[in-house]
Amino acid sequence: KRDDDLHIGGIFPMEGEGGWQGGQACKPAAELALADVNARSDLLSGFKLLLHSNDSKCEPGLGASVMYNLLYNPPQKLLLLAGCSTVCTTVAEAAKMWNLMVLCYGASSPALSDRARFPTLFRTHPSATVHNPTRIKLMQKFGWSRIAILQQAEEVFISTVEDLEAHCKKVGIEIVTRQSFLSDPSDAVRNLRRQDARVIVGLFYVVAARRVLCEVYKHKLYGKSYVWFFIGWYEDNWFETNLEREGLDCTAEQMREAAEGHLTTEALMWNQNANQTTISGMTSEDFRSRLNEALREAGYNIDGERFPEGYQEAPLAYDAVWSVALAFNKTMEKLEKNGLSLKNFTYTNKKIADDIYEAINSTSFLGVSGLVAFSSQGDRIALTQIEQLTDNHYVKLGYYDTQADNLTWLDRERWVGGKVPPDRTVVVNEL
Ligand SMILES: CC1(C)CO[C@@H](CC(=O)O)CN1
Repeated sequence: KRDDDLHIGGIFPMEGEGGWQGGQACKPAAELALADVNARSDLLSGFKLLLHSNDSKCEPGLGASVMYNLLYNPPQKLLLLAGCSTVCTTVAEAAKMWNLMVLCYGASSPALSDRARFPTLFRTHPSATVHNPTRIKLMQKFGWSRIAILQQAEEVFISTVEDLEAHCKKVGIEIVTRQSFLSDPSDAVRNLRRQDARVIVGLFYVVAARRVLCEVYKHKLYGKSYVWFFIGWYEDNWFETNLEREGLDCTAEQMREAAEGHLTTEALMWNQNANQTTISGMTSEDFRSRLNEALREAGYNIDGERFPEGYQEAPLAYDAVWSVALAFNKTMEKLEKNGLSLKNFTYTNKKIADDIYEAINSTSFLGVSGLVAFSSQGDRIALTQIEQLTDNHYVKLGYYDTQADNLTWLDRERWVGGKVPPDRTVVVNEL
């Protein structure tokens, strides 16, 4: 057994019923990164980084047992990679007891931005709250100061709405009504009409989004007098698929009509400048073709039925491994000054854990997912992208850099009525 190996645990959601099976593309991406960092002679001074992976099925209980198996079976692990908000919550809450850092590549829940509960958590996946400054920026750009919120009663959306409400209060945007539903949105949508809501932020998973859109069609809450903000990470034709299977009594044509013109916000996960060389020497497009090759070898195919879940997030897993390698490299350099190395780490060694924490906390490099850096809460700092559905296609409208408060706008927006819809009924006084 070579003793110059450094070991980390990897918890990937591969197969399961609920949640996100993003490990399908994220595990191959992490393994690509392992090969790349281990091929670098200038990293980890001769040590090899080894990843010990297991499937969590995106279930917190299974994720916890996978974590215990990784910790109680040799070799000793230095850090844990994990995906899925529910699994990261469980793993990150426990890992501090073993002085282990946890790096989450697939967790969007705002609840994870809590250093008190998760003192050793970092995530290359941005929190769902990253959309909110972008939504506010757009409302200010188009003069909307009276909005409504429609949300599914899920933890991630509840905490995202709380963050959005705080932002709105700060900038004087009035929330006329906040409607939530468990699975049937019909009452909630009817109440939106009753409150004369015109600019509506919708927060729900994609199946619920189709139900909302069909209700929106029935209540005519769309067209030139309405603006909808939807989440941007649904599949491109989400509004016209699975209609029969999900028992929707709207036709594809009706869904398209109701969807026309809506805006979406999403966090950028692939470096936008496709030919910009990143720390690995690859551009994000080079990464895409290597990932596609690795996925084909793993039995998936990109242009077909066996499309892997987590493809969108794969750069986050790739960059998570680079974050670990660079942080370990920095820590090794520091430890070597005292004649120590990461091989001296034990689950009770808080001193070395603090060194690793400091190294990850000061991460800053250009990865295939863009600039990789973390906030003081361990959250990924990310750009967001704004799109609009026009003639059944998503058109890029612009990008927003929250840190710099810089909106890059492409002036491609189009409004059904030919002008920006007002956020309230406009009374025209007869002269
Ligand atoms: C953008 C999305 C789909 C949000 O959920 C993440 C999974 C989770 O938060 O559990 C994966 N990425």
